[in-house]
Amino acid sequence: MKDICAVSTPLAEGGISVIRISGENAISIGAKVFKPLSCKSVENMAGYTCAYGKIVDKNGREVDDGVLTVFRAPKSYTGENVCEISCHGGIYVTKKVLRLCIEQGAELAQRGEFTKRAFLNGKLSLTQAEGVMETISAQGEYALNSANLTKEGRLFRLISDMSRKFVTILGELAAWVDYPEEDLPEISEDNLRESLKNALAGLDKIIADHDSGMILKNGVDTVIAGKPNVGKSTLMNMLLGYDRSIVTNVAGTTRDVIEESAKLGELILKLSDTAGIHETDDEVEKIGVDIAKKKLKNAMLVIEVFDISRELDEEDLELLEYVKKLGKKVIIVLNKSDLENVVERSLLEKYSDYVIEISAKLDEGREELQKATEKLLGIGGYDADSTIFANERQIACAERARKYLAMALESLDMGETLDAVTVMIDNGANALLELTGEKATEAVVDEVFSKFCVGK
Ligand SMILES: Nc1nc2c(c(=O)[nH]1)N(C=O)[C@@H](CNc1ccc(C(=O)N[C@@H](CCC(=O)O)C(=O)O)cc1)CN2
Ligand SMILES: Nc1nc2c(ncn2[C@@H]2O[C@H](COP(=O)(O)OP(=O)(O)OP(=O)(O)O)[C@@H](O)[C@H]2O)c(=O)[nH]1
Ligand SMILES: [Mg+2]
Repeated sequence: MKDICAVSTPLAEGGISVIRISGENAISIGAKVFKPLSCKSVENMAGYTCAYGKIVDKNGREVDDGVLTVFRAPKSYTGENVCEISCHGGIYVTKKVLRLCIEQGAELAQRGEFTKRAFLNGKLSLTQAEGVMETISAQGEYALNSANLTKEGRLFRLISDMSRKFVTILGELAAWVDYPEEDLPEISEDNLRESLKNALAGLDKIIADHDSGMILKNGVDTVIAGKPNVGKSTLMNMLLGYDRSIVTNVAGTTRDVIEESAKLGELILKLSDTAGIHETDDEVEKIGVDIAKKKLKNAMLVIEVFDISRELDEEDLELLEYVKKLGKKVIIVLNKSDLENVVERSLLEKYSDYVIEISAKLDEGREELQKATEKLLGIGGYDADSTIFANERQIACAERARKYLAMALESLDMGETLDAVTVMIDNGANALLELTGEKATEAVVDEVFSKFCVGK
């Protein structure tokens, strides 16, 4: 396999940059561009050692001084010989060192090619490789924790155990279909049904955990919507803990969308404070209302705000209907609970199971809002150590497996032939094997690594 090289640190000015080379000749390529000060040859360096020295061009002219680290196959990230050169973190000098490596015979790596080689050399499973990716994109504690569970191989083991059971069953089914008269270990339908049920329950749990996990990991796109002057911006500020949005007693204060993330318990709400939605002739306000409606379409959660001291009017009802048609998760907030309540609650309760009273101005009702949100999103008793999928590819495989295994169970219950059941189980098991990468096509593998960055 050819030798590859890439800049593994971001191409931006920084303290140092790392240029990584992997392949059979990685160390001899390193030896050509790097001269240790101690004069000993890079070629003789042991694995996991480093040297300080000069980075030189073809003519022996110094380009920079730096540090070279040697990893000897199979003890490296890729499982191949690896050489890492760290130079000073300038953009030009980094590119120049990369060019020297290419001049000496290395080829520029494709996206994710180092990690792909680690996968092909059996250093990582496909899901573990995806865990590496998760680590890189993690933006918080939940995300990092989840990445570490994936990298450690928990998801791989879980799914792999499940698929192995089916592969065993498939073997037995095949033997039974081929030699029904022989005295083969009995596959009772009850056992089969039991195995299918167990696997389905297992998949159901991780698929259900996935949604909660993703919410905790990535946050929830949340729109604060309502008529002008009901206190949307005051609520935004209350949730943020500082004054971000302008608050006045003039209706139509907020015009553009104000976006900011706020923590509500363990939840990250990616909030959008929007212009008050109503009919208006004001050109600028109109645009704001259109943007607000667009935001609503993309939201996962909508906090609909009403003023408890004013009776609901036509515009309030129109908004309730509008959001209802979008089919979003809705929390109805009756704001200004410090004032006299003139709103008929039962009307609102038709639109959401979660109607709560708060006073955004006095910072009252935060706990109720948190409880309602957690319940609505189904993350109340979520265990942070649950295994969750790293990405859409994994969840799609799991859902496919669930579909086929459910069909297998159905066929069994309907008394169909074991042949038909076998086909379903086979499809289900294949989906699981694709998830772990044990039986993923080249196209699937390429797709996974194409999402990585160059140098990873
Ligand atoms: N400088 C540097 N830092 C880095 C990486 C790297 O490639 N280079 N990594 C890149 O992502 C991560 C670490 N990943 C690595 C994974 C395995 C091995 C390794 O040497 N594996 C041997 C372990 C043998 C042993 O048990 O001692 C092996 O698998 O055989 C090295 C780095 C993060 N930090
Ligand atoms: N009494 C009381 N007044 C509040 C409360 N929350 C907001 N207000 C007042 O209501 C008025 C409007 O508040 P905003 O937060 O600007 O309302 P908004 O919904 O963002 O209004 P627009 O941006 O115009 O759509 C201000 O005078 C606030 O001080 C509350 O809980 N109690
Ligand atoms: Mg506002």
